[in-house]
Amino acid sequence: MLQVEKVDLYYGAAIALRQVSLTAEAGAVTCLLGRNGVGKTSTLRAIVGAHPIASGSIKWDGEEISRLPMYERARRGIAWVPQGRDVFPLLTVRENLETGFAVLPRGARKIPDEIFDLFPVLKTMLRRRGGDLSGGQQQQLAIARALVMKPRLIVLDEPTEGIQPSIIKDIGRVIALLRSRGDMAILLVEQYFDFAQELAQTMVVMDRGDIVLAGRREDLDEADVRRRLSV
Ligand SMILES: Nc1ncnc2c1ncn2[C@@H]1O[C@H](COP(=O)(O)OP(=O)(O)OP(=O)(O)O)[C@@H](O)[C@H]1O
Repeated sequence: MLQVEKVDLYYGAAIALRQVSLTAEAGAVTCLLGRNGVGKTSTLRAIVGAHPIASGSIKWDGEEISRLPMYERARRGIAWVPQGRDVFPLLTVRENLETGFAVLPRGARKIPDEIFDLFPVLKTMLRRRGGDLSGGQQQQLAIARALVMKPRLIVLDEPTEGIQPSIIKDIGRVIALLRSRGDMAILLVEQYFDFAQELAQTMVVMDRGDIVLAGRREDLDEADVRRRLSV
């Protein structure tokens, strides 16, 4: 279980997160929602170790991880699928997947067959360069690369952004399948409410660096959540 408590984060003198608290449990999708620029990506950066926090606590399975470097968090099973995907354009699809091996013991460095069950399109493209894939295929590759690490927490930053509806459906199916296995915590940042609503057990809504609403999906007033997302 992930427990974020009262986290403050700054960029220089500018505060981006104030007293942000949230939890994410195995077997559930926790969805972080909010308009542009409210601090969703900053929250994920704090969790994965891409940006230091000024105060507060981040615990993973009871261990304080907020001072650990990013690779140590990755070794503890925390995988990040960043916004914009960050696929390596000149590496092949296979090589992109193999970058996920870095945190695994030598004997475990194999791409699980399951990856290609989840994303069949990647199997036919193993020799293609990452940069030659469509946006939707790159997003699938970015998720697959994170899964190669065998994570227990996967953090996804707007996986539907700029992606065609058929691939959004495929990605939704994969997230639902990962959730149903019960052993992985999934933290999803979304702007697209309907996608979030279909998948999430818990919703957390941010505004200007603060958490303004949080709860189980069925306990939240949908109109209230939507209002806080509309521009
Ligand atoms: N590297 C940075 N340096 C300075 N300010 C930043 C930096 N990254 C983000 N910010 C600022 O911090 C605030 C929160 O940004 P953040 O990217 O976390 O928001 P977001 O909710 O993820 O938005 P989006 O949906 O656009 O990604 C914004 O005001 C943004 O301008």
